Amino acid sequence: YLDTRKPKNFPPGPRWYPLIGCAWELYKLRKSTGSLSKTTGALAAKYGPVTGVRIGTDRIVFAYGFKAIHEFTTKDEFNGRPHGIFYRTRTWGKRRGVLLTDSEFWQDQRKFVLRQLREFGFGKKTMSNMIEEEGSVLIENIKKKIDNTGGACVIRMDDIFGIHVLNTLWTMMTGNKCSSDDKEIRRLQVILTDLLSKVHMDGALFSHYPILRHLCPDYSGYNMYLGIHKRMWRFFALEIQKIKETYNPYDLRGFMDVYLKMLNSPKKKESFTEGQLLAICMDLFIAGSETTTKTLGFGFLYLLLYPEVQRKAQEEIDRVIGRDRLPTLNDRPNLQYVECVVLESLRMFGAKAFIIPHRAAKDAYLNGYLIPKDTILLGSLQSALYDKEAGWENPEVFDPERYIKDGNIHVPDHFIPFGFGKHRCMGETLARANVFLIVACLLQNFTFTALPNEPPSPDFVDGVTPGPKPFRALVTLR
Ligand code: HEM
Repeated sequence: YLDTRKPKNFPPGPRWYPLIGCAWELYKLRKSTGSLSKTTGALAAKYGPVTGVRIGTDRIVFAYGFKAIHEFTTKDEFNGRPHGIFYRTRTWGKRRGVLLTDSEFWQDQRKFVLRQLREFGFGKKTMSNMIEEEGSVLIENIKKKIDNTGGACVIRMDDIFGIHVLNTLWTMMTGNKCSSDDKEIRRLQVILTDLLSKVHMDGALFSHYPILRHLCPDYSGYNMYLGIHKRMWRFFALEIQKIKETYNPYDLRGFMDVYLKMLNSPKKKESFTEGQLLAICMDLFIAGSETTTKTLGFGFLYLLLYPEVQRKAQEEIDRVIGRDRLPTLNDRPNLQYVECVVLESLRMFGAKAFIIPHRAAKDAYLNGYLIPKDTILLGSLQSALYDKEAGWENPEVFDPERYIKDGNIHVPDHFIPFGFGKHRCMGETLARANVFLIVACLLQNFTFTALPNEPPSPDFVDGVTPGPKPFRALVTLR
C-alpha cells in the first residue's frame, strides 16, 4: 500500500508528491476555509464533482453534489467501509460494530439491530413515551430557571439537549431510565463530545501515516484517540456487566438483554459475540447522540434567526393541541408546519456534515473515473443538501414551507441528511421523533429570542459531527 503512483483514469486533484501525496495542499485549504466541507467545496470548484487525492498511505475521493453522492452511496461496489488502522483502533484492532463494518458480517448485524430497535425503541408507543418524558423534564427544568429569575431566563441553547437525547438512547439500550443529572450518563456525554469534536471524517495524522503512532503517538493524535476509546470501552464493559448480573431471559428490558439472549441461542451466527455487543453500543451512541443533539441545536439557532418561523410553528401548535396537554408522536400528521421545521433543521445540520466514509470494495467507476479497490470515498452532505442543480432553491434560507406542495408535505429525493442506499442511517425514525417532540414541546411552552448583543452565528464548529458555535437565547414562558 506504499505504492504512491496515481492510477490511470483516477479522478483529477492536486499534485501527488512522494510520501506526503496532497497533504500539504489539503492542509493549506483546510486552514484557509476553516472546515472539511468547505475544503471539499474548494476542491470541487477547481477539479469538478469528483476529486482524487492521496494523503500518506490513503487514497481518498471526495464526491461533491447530489449526483456524485447518490452514485457512490447506491453502487454496491462502494458499499465497503474503510478498514485501516484508524478504523480498527476504535474496536481494539478488530473490525466490529455496525457503523464501520461491511460484507456479510455487517449485513447480519445490521439486520438484527434494526429488527430489535424497532421492537424496543422505534415502536411508536414506547418511543413516544420515552421522548415525551424527556420533553417534560426539559420543560420543567427551564420553568424552574424562569421561576428563579422572574419571568424570563437566558439559556445556552447548544448545551441543553444532549443529556435528554442520550437518555432516550440509554432507555432503549438498557431498559433503564436515568435522571438528567445521573453521573453515568453525564460521564458518557463528556466522552462522546470529546471524541466527536476531536476527530474528523478524513481521519487523523496516524491514519494516513500509521508508522507515526509508534514514532510520535501524541503528535499524530494516536494517544488521544486510543485514550478516548479506552474510556468508552471501560464504560460500556461495566454497563454490560451490570446488565448481565440482572439479566432475566423472560423479562427483556432493552436491546442489551435481547442481544445477550441471542448470545445464548444455539442458532447464533459466529459474528454475535460480547465484544460485538460492546461495539454496537458504542456505535449507536456515537451515531445517534450528537447528530440528534446538534440537529436540535441548529434548529433552535435558526428559530432565533427566523422569529416568524417560530411564531408560525407556535400558532399551529396552539391551534392543533392547545396548552392543556403535551404534544405526542400521534400529533405529527396534524402538525405539518412543525414537521417541516424538523426537516429544515435536519437539512441545516446535514449541510455541515459528511456521509460516513465508504470504501471501494473492488475496482469500480464513479462519474466515469476509475476508483481502485480500497479507495476511501467521502461525500460532503452540504454539496447535496444545498445543491441548486438538484432542486434546492435559496438553499441557505431556513424555509420550512419549501416542503409543502398542494397542502401536503413533499420530501424531495435530494433530501438526504440520513444518507442513501444500503448503509442508510439506522436511527432515522428515532432521530426524527426526538427532534419533532422536543421542538413541539418547547415551542408550546416557551418563546426563544436572540439576545440583542449576541446574534447567533450560522457558522459552525467542525468535527465528525459539526455543531453550532455556543449561543444563548432569552427564554420566556408563553
Ligand atoms: C439527526 C440525527 C441523525 C443523522 C443526521 C444521521 C445521519 C446518518 C448518516 C448520514 C449516515 C451514513 C450513511 C452512509 O454512510 O451511507 C448514518 C449512518 C448510521 N446511523 Fe445515523 N444519523 C442520525 C441519527 C442516528 C441515530 C439516532 C442512530 C441510532 C440509534 C443512528 C445510527 C446510525 C448507524 C448505526 C449508521 C450506520 C449504518 C450502516 O452503515 O449500515 N443514527 N446516519
